[in-house]
Amino acid sequence: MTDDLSYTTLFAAALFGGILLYNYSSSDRKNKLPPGPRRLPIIGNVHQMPQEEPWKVFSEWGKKYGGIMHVDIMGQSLVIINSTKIATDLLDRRSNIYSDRPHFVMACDLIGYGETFVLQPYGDNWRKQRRLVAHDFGQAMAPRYHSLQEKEARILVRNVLKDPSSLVSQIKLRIGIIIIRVTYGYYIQSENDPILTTPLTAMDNFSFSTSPGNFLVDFIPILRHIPVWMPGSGFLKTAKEWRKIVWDASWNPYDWCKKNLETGKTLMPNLCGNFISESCGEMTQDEEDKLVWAASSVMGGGLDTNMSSALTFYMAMILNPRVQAKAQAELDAVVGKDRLPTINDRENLPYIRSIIAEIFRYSPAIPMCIPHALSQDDVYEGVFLPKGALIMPNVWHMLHDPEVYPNPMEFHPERFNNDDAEMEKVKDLTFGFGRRFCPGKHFAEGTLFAIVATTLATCDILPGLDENGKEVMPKYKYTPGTITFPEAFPVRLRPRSAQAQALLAEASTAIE
Ligand code: HEM
Repeated sequence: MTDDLSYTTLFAAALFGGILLYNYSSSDRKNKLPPGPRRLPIIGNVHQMPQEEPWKVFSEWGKKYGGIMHVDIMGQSLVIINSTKIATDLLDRRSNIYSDRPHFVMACDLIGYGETFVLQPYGDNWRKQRRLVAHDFGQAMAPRYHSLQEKEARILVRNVLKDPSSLVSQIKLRIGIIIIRVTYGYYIQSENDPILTTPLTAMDNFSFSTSPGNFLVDFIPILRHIPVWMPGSGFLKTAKEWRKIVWDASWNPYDWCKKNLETGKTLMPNLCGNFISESCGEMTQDEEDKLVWAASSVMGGGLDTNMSSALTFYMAMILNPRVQAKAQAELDAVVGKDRLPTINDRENLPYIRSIIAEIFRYSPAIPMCIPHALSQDDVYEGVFLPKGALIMPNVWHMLHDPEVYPNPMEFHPERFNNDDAEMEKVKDLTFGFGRRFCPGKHFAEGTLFAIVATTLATCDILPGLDENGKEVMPKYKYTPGTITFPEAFPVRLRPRSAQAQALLAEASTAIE
């Protein structure tokens, strides 16, 4: 919870304002809710909500309460699901009522993320925006962008070889270049380019403001009307600043794309450029708004998630030299040493595919998914699930269940036995559920494959060194928020050969 509005303020607001949204009756209905930690009057379980790596805490809670748990935040029901079966029974099989999104007052109304289809309620506006994106990023269209993904992966590895301390900034830049190029036809100039830095900030803010429990106003909506001079109103100032960031992140690249279609600077094909061209200047304001916010969702959806998975890759490789060596042997045997791997080689590289599936399993970038919301009362195996409940599938737990994935904390690509159906089971969880399933999955896999295969074909990935020249091993520790990243760790890349380095240099200077 943010400092500016503490739990004490919450009590005061709730008690003195007479705005108790919470009905703490012990009716039969409430008795049939899924089990969960004991609630206190008014605040429910607020005081027990974990601040760090909540997916691990909920995983522990599951041992006591089972595969489906109920948590109460100021009267708002949170249903946390640890069981894959229950998650698929509800979110996939009953997707007609489990595809809504929670209405975050802070994120949606006050900051403005409500315009993006990621947070749109399940309905017509969401459907139209999603259709725009699903077409452009579906499996059939994904190959259009392979050469771009490969080229940026080559430049990424070349640059990190030169300066290993640039790993994080290079990953941000190269993944940013890819997603902004395919969304708006704009090629980012540098890591300080506002067309990149503004969306990155918007994504940090998205991740924070959509983690349930970070803003009290989400649970006491009337607080949005408190005067700005009152103590505890700091969130209103934050919302105003963050709103401008979302707006700029969404409209500036779109306006650039539109304007430069005429000058010819807009690189085609790209999501917005395609639609603007096809509409021949006849787009209504409503259609244009939908396109802008759909594009903004794509950019947001494709930035931090892919970055997180790429960083997990480097971390896992430092910790597992055996896996690296095996992957390099596969690449040498299948691709050879005279060229770099391409995304088309993927079908002949089962061990690299297994590494990618294992990245998604070991550390899903969105470990608790993006919360869904239940649009009508439901009953599942005798437990009552109330309309409006936030449904939070604990994907991290499902992918670390030792019954399904023995020794889950080990990075062990062999666990899939080269079986793509087993790998898909992981992706079916990492990329979400039902009608909200990630529309960027194929595209994301292409980017990650290009980075993984290029790095392993050309370099050994080694631990970074501290000031005394001692190796520093990364720790398996992730940042809080809806989208999570491994905590910073140093890395070194060592070229596997002069030939590998020459191939990288050659590929990264080729014109797109
Ligand atoms: C490693 C990469 C990625 C991961 C792990 C990932 C994961 C997810 C997850 C878990 C969701 C929520 C699904 C749900 O609510 O059930 C989601 C939604 C979404 N993703 Fe991705 N994603 C990735 C990359 C991408 C890319 C590259 C794009 C864009 C091309 C994208 C665009 C979106 C959009 C627009 C949504 C919202 C869907 C909706 O609400 O209907 N994602 N993603």
